[in-house]
Amino acid sequence: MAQIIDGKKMSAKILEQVSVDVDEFKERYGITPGLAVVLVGEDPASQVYVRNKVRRATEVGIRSFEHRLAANVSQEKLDSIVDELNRNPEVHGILVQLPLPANLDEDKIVDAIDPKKDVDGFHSLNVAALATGKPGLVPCTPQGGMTMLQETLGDLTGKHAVVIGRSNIVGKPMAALLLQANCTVTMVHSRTRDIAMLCRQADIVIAAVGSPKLVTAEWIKPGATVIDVGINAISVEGARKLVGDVDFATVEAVAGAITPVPGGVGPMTIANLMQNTLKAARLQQPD
Ligand SMILES: NC(=O)C1=CN([C@@H]2O[C@H](COP(=O)(O)OP(=O)(O)OC[C@H]3O[C@@H](n4cnc5c(N)ncnc54)[C@H](OP(=O)(O)O)[C@@H]3O)[C@@H](O)[C@H]2O)C=CC1
Ligand SMILES: Nc1nc(=O)c2c([nH]1)NC[C@@H]1CN(c3ccc(C(=O)N[C@@H](CCC(=O)O)C(=O)O)cc3)C=[N+]21
Repeated sequence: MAQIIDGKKMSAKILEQVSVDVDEFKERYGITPGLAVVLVGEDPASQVYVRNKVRRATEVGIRSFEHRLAANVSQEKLDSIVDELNRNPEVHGILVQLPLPANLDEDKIVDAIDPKKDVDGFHSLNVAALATGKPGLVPCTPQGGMTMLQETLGDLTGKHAVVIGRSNIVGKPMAALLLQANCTVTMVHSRTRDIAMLCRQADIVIAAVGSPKLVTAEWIKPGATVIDVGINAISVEGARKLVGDVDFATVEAVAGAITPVPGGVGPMTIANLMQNTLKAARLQQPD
């Protein structure tokens, strides 16, 4: 039976520290860190995440600004909102919830955010910083996965990590962080031949696909550590249930350690978002 890596507990510890650091920041600068969340459209899952983010922000003493826009909002309108947030000195972090409706240019919006306020770490300059090992704002979900790995395994040097999925928001930055931590990294995706064979060689498997229960016990080397990033809503006997990309029930029997869904990477993402907001607020102070 695998060790369950408790993202709820781990994220609570991070949030406690952020709360202390926010108090210190307020005392030093006389400023309250602020996070703006922009949500376009009515996607129910996105609304849940945004609500969670706002709640956590309040808990750690970060002020939040919510912008809810209709799904048919124009690119110009969205651009002008981002521009306004860039110039608002009370806003230190800006998150535009993705994906955006198809008529909007996601890359353009992300690159319109002031890189110092880019708490998602999606701006081209922050992507370049991560790729070249320079300081910058690091994407929250991959950072959450790394913390879980390091707390569970300690030093990751020499470990073989297989990352399933190559998106800009999870897979690629995850691979960059693992590489930085001296792992040997294999990236697999929808065009990869024999994913199961590659995964079976891994000491660490990161699943970031968006396909319910794709990863089964046959893919996992006994004792390996499994980080399940997937968040998939499925219907079980008419009730909505969240499952990951990993078939938890079978994989738990072979893995050495595994993250659950819910209660795994999700809460870590939100904790890191708060940490990034404070980091961004510091970056914007003169000294
Ligand atoms: N816990 C959290 O905080 C977060 C969770 N998520 C969740 O993580 C999951 C991934 O998100 P995201 O990266 O944005 O998703 P994307 O849809 O952007 O990317 C999915 C990736 O998986 C690959 N893929 C699809 N099907 C297969 C397959 N059968 N075998 C191997 N690879 C496959 C795709 O390959 P290709 O490139 O070839 O198309 C792609 O690279 C989702 O469930 C999402 O909800 C996302 C963000 C935060
Ligand atoms: N610009 C941008 N940044 C993001 O970071 C971003 C995004 N867009 N779009 C959507 C994805 C998804 N995401 C999650 C965050 C927290 C949970 C989370 O806390 N999940 C809880 C369960 C929540 C529930 O019950 O639905 C858990 O796993 O325990 C999940 C998913 C951030 N994302």
